[in-house]
Amino acid sequence: SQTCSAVVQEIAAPISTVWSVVRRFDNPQAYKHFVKSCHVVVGDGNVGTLREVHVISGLPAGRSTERLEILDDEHHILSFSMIGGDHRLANYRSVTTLHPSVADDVSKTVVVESYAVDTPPGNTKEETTVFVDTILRCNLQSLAQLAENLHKRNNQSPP
Ligand SMILES: O=C(Cc1cc(C2CC2)c(-n2cc(CNC(=O)c3cnc4ccccc4n3)nn2)c(C2CC2)c1)NC1(C(=O)O)CCCCC1
Repeated sequence: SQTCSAVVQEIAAPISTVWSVVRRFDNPQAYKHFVKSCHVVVGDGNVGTLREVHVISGLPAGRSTERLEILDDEHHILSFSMIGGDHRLANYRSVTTLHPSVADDVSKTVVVESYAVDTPPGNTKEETTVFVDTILRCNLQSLAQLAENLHKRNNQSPP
């Protein structure tokens, strides 16, 4: 059976700034700090591109091969699926969407990352949700920091 859930994060930066980071399928380590390295093994960054991700976790495992399924620059949608690797997240697939939000005339972005994954044998749906949601929350909090810093830099008056 599958476990599915979604994590939401508000970012105080324009959608274009956040999207410029999220859309880089070849560079997840820009904000995913559990990722030690990422190499594109097939493709040019568009749909069908395959990447090989190695994670820093102490576990001997922690490698995955991932396929870019959707990259929509107009609607700010990115989706990828796991097609291999040594981990226990069989058939993991996620969809990340960005939504513009304006508060007091300040442009903000709401990121929604949803996923579905096979519940690993020996774990409950609840444990699996806690495991994946926790990593996604870390990733999206670090994405917020990076995007907000980039936005500040973009808006500095030249010295
Ligand atoms: O951010 C990352 C990087 C990333 C990628 C990987 C694996 C290579 C795929 C890992 N990992 C996973 C494992 C081995 N444990 C499992 O498999 C696993 C699966 N069910 C579980 C269910 C309950 C309890 C423990 C579980 N334990 N060893 N390392 C990590 C963990 C935090 C160190 C982070 N990955 C995601 C992304 O958005 O890119 C977000 C999270 C989901 C996958 C996609």
